[in-house]
Amino acid sequence: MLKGGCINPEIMKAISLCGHGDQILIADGNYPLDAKTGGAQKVYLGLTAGVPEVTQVLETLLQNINVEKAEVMLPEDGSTPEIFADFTRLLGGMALDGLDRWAFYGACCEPKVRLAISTGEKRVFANILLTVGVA
Ligand SMILES: C[C@@H]1O[C@H](O)[C@@H](O)[C@H](O)[C@@H]1O
Repeated sequence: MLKGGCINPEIMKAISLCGHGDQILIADGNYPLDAKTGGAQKVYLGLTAGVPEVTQVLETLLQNINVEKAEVMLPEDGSTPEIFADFTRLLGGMALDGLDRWAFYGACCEPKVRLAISTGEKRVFANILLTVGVA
């Protein structure tokens, strides 16, 4: 077993093949990953409802990649999902770019989305689309 960081072989292979500008989706458990991620490699991490959380996966990926942009799905009612504060904290204060639900789905179906990870996250609107930066 790898002694540190991510130990998932599918994720480690996929992120090692990512380059500057490629994108990675980390989705909550309600996101329709099979239908709304185009040709991205799909990894289903969900074990139980709540496990793992999107923030756990984000924290792990950040041990291996730099992120230059982060896009999130915005609720129609204009509210701010609680998890956005966690995203900002983990991303060192980076501003989150908001997309409405259908624009977010469209962005996640683009060819530059190379990896899509489904989680057990129970919080709604807890999706984040990362753009890989330069190491
Ligand atoms: C309405 C939204 O649909 C998305 O696909 C989900 O990922 C969100 O959590 C929310 O339920």
